[in-house]
Amino acid sequence: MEDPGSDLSQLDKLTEESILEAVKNRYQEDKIYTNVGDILIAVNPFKELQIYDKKNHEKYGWKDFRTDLPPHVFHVAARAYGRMRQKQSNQIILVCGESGAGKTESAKYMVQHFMQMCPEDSGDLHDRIIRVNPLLESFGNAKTVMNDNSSRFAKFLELSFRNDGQVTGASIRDYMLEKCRVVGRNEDCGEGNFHIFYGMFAGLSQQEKQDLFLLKPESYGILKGSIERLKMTKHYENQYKENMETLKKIGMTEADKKVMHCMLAAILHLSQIEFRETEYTSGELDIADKKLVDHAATLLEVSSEALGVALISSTTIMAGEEIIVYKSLDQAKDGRDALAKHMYERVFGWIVKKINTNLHPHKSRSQTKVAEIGILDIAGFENLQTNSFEQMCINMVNERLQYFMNNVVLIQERKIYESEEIPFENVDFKDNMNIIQMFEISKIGIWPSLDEESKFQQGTDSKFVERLKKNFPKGHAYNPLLTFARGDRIGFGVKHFAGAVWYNCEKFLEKNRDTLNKDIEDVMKSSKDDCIADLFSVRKGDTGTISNTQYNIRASRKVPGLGVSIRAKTDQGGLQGMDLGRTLKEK
Ligand SMILES: Nc1ncnc2c1ncn2[C@@H]1O[C@H](COP(=O)(O)OP(=O)(O)OP(=O)(O)O)[C@@H](O)[C@H]1O
Repeated sequence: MEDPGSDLSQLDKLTEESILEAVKNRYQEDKIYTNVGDILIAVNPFKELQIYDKKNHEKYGWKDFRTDLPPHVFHVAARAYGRMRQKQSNQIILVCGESGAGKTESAKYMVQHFMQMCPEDSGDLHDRIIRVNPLLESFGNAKTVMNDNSSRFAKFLELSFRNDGQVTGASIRDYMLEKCRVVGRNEDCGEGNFHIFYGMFAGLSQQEKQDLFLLKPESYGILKGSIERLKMTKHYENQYKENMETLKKIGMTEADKKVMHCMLAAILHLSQIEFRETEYTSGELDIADKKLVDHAATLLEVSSEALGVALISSTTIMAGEEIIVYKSLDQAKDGRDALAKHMYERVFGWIVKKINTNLHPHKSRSQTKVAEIGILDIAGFENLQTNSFEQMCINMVNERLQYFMNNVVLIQERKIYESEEIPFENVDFKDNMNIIQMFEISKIGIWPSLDEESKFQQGTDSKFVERLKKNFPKGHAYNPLLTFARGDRIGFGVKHFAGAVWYNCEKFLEKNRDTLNKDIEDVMKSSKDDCIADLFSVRKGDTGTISNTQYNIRASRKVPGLGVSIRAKTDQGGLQGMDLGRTLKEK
């Protein structure tokens, strides 16, 4: 044994204190990895360790898999790869942990190790698979309080292998892109917008910026509060260059890239639009700076007039007649922000779709697919200063994952012991099924209640909370898992497995509905640019993004659905809550 004490399941006394003590002692010796049976605990070193070099790739091979080696993230990858090859069965690796724990880095190291274990690549597939990660990070990551490069989306990467162990392709399913970040984030704490916006300013030439009507980055409200990001020009310039190369490698044409830039620039212009009430006619709105609408419309190839009208008014049918209703100031701002968010989401989904089309495993008779290895990199449990709809979605997914872990690690293990009549000590654990049920239980659960309230035009966030109070009154089995405020606060608390979280329900209904005003959507669909019109015509798939759709105008394949208990709104108006536990067990 090269590293005694590296498996916590061998500890004499297994308590929270003894586990923490052991992990801490190892960490102080730069041993960031520790095993607990099949599970690897990784502690972020926040410094470069020389443990991911060629020597380590060779040491942690799959053929001569040695159980006595020190724990390592390569070891996890080697075990999955070896099992996949020997048993020809699908494997899955779950990467969980709080923000900044090192999930994405760990996932990247594992992908690198898979590529090292594969037979040599005659083309450039290995390179493309490794390259898409930084590309996705530019579009889906941002600086947060916890992490300068925080993933603001969850991803499930599936690698397909043929029988000689060569990788034949990959596909990515993205979930829960935090698109509200485009228009708002915690500016006081220096949080940033998605990296690509800074990349654009650093990487585009003066002429290109001029063609996109772009001014200095500081002029844009959505980049406010992240001045230090704007100063990182060299970093972002390099990142941008690399992104453009990768986009080319995954099949984005120059024309595609131009459309992408136009959409990103249009988001910047749109977000600057302010509304004011007209001086003479009460209730009517006007746009303060029409030039911004013109810029956005030119870039999106839509009518500036139609876009302006759709931003300040909406069409409704009354007694069979079409009438135009002016929006209130708040409605107009919400509509503007919704358009910016939807545009960003569609750009992101388009890129993921391009990646999937490009990395799609090509089958031929000599290249039969054997099995897949999946890596799920998903945000860990969150309890922030203010917790909103996004935190509730993330925490619910983590409840599911916890349930899955309980089930696999404890319940199934116990069954094996019982069937083999081996004596064992019963381990006490918190079964969190009741929390999951409280969210999902038909009609009265938190999700069904939110969906129900969202159906009504007159529905409000506070009515949703009232509905919950009514559904789970004192005496109800799930009532002890909830807390409600006495005062004016619109929210409720949930006692999650990992701790109590207070959810501020402001904008819950809006986020759950996730709709774009039809008039605005129609303007986007009318774009003279086929690609933009397509992006707004494509329906979202089962993960709630266009990256996973069967309605496929430009890209060419449907990615089969992974069931995840994630709120994924489809354009058909249905919300899908799927069962992660069930799907993972099938793997
Ligand atoms: N093994 C490692 N070696 C060196 N540095 C690391 C390692 N893992 C993580 N880091 C550092 O920590 C930072 C945060 O890691 P990472 O982005 O992987 O966290 P995360 O858990 O994915 O966070 P989030 O949930 O916010 O996306 C990285 O940018 C890197 O600087």
